Amino acid sequence: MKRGANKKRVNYYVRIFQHNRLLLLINILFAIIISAGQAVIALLLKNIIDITVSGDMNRFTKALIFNLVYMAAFALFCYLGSLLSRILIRNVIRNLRNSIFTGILRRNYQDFYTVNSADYISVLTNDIKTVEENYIHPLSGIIESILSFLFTFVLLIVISPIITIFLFVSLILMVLIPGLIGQKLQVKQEILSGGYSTFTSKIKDIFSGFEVIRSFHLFRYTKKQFDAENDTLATKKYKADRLFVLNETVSQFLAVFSQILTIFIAAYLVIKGDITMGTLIAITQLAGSFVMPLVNVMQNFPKLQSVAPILKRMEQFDDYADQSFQGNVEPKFNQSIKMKDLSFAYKEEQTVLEHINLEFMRGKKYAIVGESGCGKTTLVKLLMGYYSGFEGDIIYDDISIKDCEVGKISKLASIIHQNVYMFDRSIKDNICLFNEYSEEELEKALKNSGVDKFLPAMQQKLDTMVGENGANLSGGQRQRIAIARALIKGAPLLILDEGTAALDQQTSHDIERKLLNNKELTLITITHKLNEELLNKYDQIIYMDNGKVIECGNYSELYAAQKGFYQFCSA
Ligand SMILES: Nc1ncnc2c1ncn2[C@@H]1O[C@H](COP(=O)(O)OP(=O)(O)OP(=O)(O)O)[C@@H](O)[C@H]1O
Repeated sequence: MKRGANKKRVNYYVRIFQHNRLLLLINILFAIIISAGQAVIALLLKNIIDITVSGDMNRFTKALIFNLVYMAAFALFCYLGSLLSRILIRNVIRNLRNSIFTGILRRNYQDFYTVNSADYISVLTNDIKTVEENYIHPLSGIIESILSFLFTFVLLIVISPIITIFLFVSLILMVLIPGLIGQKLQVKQEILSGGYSTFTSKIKDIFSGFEVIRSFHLFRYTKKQFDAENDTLATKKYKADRLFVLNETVSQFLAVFSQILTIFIAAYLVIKGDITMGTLIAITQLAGSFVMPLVNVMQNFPKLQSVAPILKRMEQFDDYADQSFQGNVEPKFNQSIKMKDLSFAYKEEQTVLEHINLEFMRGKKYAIVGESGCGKTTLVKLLMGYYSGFEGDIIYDDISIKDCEVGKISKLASIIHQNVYMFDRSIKDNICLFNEYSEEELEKALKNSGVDKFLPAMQQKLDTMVGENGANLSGGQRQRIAIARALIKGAPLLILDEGTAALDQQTSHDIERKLLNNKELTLITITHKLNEELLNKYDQIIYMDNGKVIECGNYSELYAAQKGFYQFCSA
């Protein structure tokens, strides 16, 4: 859970390569061989021209054969080098996606919902793509270019120190300009990354509301909304691209300009008789591979700078450390769970629960009732350890939740909400959740949840696929699967938060009755269905109003008292 907290802080630019260090080294080795091979081509050209000028056919034939063999070997190394760099990119991107995804999954409930899920999707898709295009590709280009520059520099110094000095001066100009542009690009890239997130979030919203859009004929409104978002995103992208273009054009112009000037200087030296024609050709070739690598570096360096905010965002997801509960004692529920003077607010000054004192005894049945928004769901979420910022205490047997390893509460309790999440798998997979259970356990869960009632009508029975988020099932069928899922898990505490609201009266009644008769099970039901027969079976009804527990007792006690609960039922 606390993985990121103790990890040695290595810059994220470097850290994304940490599982592929050997492959990175091999890639660099190949880049060295290829760059040296490239520089040697200038010498080969010099040789060919000088032989041509001398008219020696014998040397010409030997040079031809040597050059053909050299080129074939060079092509092979280039191919292997490119292939290895693709393998490196594949591995790095896969690992990066993996560790960000794992970081997101590690989030606690509260932290997970502070970020829009579209942001998670965006970081795993758009941002990863940007990192590949604007960091990993350019980085490999930069490494190749620097090597190529170094080899060329050595050769040029040997051939003509004067020309080398001239080329150096023109290069200084090329270094200055992109450095200025890089800063601006960083800002634009951050805006663009935010733009991708917003765009993904809007699209997600639109598709989630597909049913409403269709039934209320909101096509024009939706299209208008989409067009506006599409336009904004395209404009943000264009603004970043505009700077890239400026950077590339300036660098390229300077490169070509200095190359031409070099040729003129070399030609002057040939006319003077200081160098041969072959040397001129070699200088021309080397000037290209002296300037172009630096142009490449200058073009790519701002890209590297521009991904800084994206990498920072990724690092935050990757390095996530749960700061809420720090305890490590395994929670137990053999006797009771107590809430002691519990108060909670989602936002400061907006108290949702106030001074709650309750005790849930193992094996007993509790119904929580009260008006919508009075804090019922919040109360059970606190019980489950979803939020840590409360006052007072929640005590599992004798251990405060603050000392517990909160992730393990899920072994003790299952919660079923009105909206049930379904994996796009079979009914059986959705019940067993990829665990092995005996036939007997499965049968029992199917029966007690009421899944057995609708299963015969399903074509593939338990193997029927439920569709995306259970789209092939009714709301009631989904809830019954959720109940079966919770029952088969065998946790001692089951919380139904309107967990049977989508079921018809009779089915919901049957299931609740079965759960109430299960002596082993501790049941907490949040309900708006005030059925006298069922409420009578609960050991305790907790009536809440405006964040407070107003009354507690069994049905006859509360009814006889004719206070809040009585009035609530009568209303
Ligand atoms: N994640 C949240 N962030 C901020 N406020 C919230 C959040 N969840 C709930 N609230 C607020 O807390 C209050 C209690 O909500 P809660 O869901 O606990 O009520 P409830 O009694 O379960 O309501 P219902 O019967 O309608 O489900 C409400 O005012 C609600 O707006």
